[in-house]
Amino acid sequence: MRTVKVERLTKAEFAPFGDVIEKEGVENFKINDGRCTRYHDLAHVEIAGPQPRALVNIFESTPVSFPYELRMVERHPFGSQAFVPLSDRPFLVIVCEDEGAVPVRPRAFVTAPGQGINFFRNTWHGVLTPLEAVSDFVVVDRGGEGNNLEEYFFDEPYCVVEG
Ligand SMILES: NC(=O)N[C@@H](O)C(=O)O
Ligand code: NI
Repeated sequence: MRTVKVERLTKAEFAPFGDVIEKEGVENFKINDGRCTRYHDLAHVEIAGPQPRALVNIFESTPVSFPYELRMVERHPFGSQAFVPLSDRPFLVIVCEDEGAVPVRPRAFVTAPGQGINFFRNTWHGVLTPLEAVSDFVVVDRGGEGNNLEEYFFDEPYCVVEG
């Protein structure tokens, strides 16, 4: 079986696929009489297609463990999708390059505590995969008319392994 070794998530490595949502290295400024620091504009939220609406959701997901069998990826042609953890547990983030509407060369990242991500619109990705325990995430994505989900099942699954 083809293996994919996990990598540490960094803005630079994830840049072709989406945003890393974190406080480090971003524009921030004081608001509310100086009581609050706003970490500003952290992700490119995109909504498109017929009657688009931005959705704010909570996903409560059971975890996965390594070795993780990657059988399929998906993408959302009409919108981005952000996963922001409500715990400090890491989670697994899987993305693929696109080669003529076929996902290729999967990459697997493990987040640092508190890091979130935002997949750009139409980025091939694995579904939400927490690690260690059942975990809640705020998920910001696109609602509206039309089909916003395209799935691809690999002929041969990949095996995602720790570094
Ligand atoms: N289906 C759904 O709402 N979630 C997926 O898009 C996912 O990436 O987890
Ligand atoms: Ni998705």
